[in-house]
Amino acid sequence: MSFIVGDGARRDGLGDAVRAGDGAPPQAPEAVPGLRYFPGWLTPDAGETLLSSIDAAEWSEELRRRVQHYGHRYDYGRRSVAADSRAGVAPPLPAWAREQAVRLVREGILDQAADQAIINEYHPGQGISPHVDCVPCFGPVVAAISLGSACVMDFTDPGDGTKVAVPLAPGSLCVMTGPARYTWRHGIAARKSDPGPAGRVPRGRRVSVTFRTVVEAVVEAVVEPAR
Ligand SMILES: O=C(O)CCC(=O)C(=O)O
Ligand SMILES: [Fe+2]
Repeated sequence: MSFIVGDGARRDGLGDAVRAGDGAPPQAPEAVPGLRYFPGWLTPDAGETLLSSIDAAEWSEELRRRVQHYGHRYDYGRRSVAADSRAGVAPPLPAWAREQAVRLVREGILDQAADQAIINEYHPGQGISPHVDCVPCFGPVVAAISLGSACVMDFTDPGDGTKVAVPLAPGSLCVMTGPARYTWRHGIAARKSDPGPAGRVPRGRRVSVTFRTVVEAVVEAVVEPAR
């Protein structure tokens, strides 16, 4: 697997990037081993409240899509997690995110509370390159809440090339474990509509909130000012 440095379109995932998905018809999440899907994890009202809290915070424009990092900053170029969680590097998880982290443990989805969260914003036409979330950086479970618009996430088994297109509804929780976490790639094609059971489904603005546990964080070198 290669990581293409200098190609901005591909320097956006949390691991190794490959080609974008091709719009296969939607399938059930069970077709991807280790993928768990919980529709209605949040009520529409709870989703709206969460989105307002997210939009009240500062977005980073470092990628083509806007992101927010909490707990630890993920460095997309180096593919590493910064050990330092001082303000300015990454703010601590906000109260709403801590509440979700506690609920994920209470409901048996994560064994320990997530200490890192990345929020992604996608406008129609934006996506995320197919990737495996950084293996040394993060623990065995990655959980993502979808807010705003629905979208289709494409999963690919690099072993035999199987592709599965999984629709993610607003308010749902998508949990990657086992092969879905460690072997299969996931990505969102940069397009304005997705294939649905009855034709194309136009996308609106979607925001995802992704929770992880940090396994290996890198202490970044402190550069002394020149005397
Ligand atoms: O937007 C999503 O649901 C997933 C984003 C993602 O794959 C990631 O942040 O690693
Ligand atoms: Fe990911």
